[in-house]
Amino acid sequence: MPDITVLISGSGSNLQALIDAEKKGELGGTITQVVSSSDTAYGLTRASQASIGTKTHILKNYYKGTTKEDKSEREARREKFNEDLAKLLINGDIRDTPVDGYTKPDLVVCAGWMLILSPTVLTPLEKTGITIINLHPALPGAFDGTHAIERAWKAGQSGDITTGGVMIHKVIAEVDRGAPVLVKEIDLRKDESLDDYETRIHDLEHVAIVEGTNIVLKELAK
Ligand SMILES: Nc1nc2c(c(=O)[nH]1)N[C@@H](CNc1ccc(C(=O)N[C@@H](CCC(=O)O)C(=O)O)cc1)CN2
Ligand SMILES: O=CNCC(=O)N[C@@H]1O[C@H](COP(=O)(O)O)[C@@H](O)[C@H]1O
Repeated sequence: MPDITVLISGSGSNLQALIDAEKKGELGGTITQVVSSSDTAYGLTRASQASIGTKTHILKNYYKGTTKEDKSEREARREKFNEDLAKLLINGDIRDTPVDGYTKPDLVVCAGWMLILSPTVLTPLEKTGITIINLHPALPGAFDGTHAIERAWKAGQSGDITTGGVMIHKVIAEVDRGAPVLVKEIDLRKDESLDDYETRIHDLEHVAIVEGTNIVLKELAK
């Protein structure tokens, strides 16, 4: 079975959907590790409860000793963060050689990973043959970036659009612009509260993240 690493930054409800699917024999791979960009992410608890190994990789640790004004220094630190993330995923640690017994993932799933991955991560992953996908809570080309759920909901309330949805897409340097693997649409309802729309979107995500991951795993098996 292919090995999956899941990247998270927060609650991990989409990670939980993947864990539950695996438990029910409905996931075409094995989640072998979870990497979080936050050490307070509840997703870390979910992973531990499922006996999945976890690692944290925290950008603010790389920024230590700098201030917001140190723009170029922070850019350099962020590149080091990205460089180390690639090693973490490929070698199992931020070193240059693989950790004994570590098996690199076949697939990396961004499930609420809230940091833009630079080519310093994406290129080594591609060279190593690791596919990376992302769950985006909006339709292709619409509302790229963060707060997509609220932005789509607002556009729905103002009547600009009548359809929302989620997608699973390949991750490329251009944010949220990689080839869609799976798109699921839902209607945007006038006068629906943001909370209610958000609930419908999250329910849809929990189906899409499993379905989209399985589609990619089938592609990899060919
Ligand atoms: N290459 C690349 N990286 C990605 C995605 C991609 O398709 N391509 N998909 C991403 C999921 N979507 C986003 C889009 C934008 C941002 C974003 O803008 N992040 C700010 C921080 C925002 C915050 O901290 O709230 C940053 O500086 O990285 C985060 C996740 C994850 N990283
Ligand atoms: O792609 C764009 N940005 C990424 C993004 O906004 N991802 C969203 O973060 C949430 C994670 O929820 P969790 O799984 O932690 O419960 C979930 O709604 C994802 O669609």
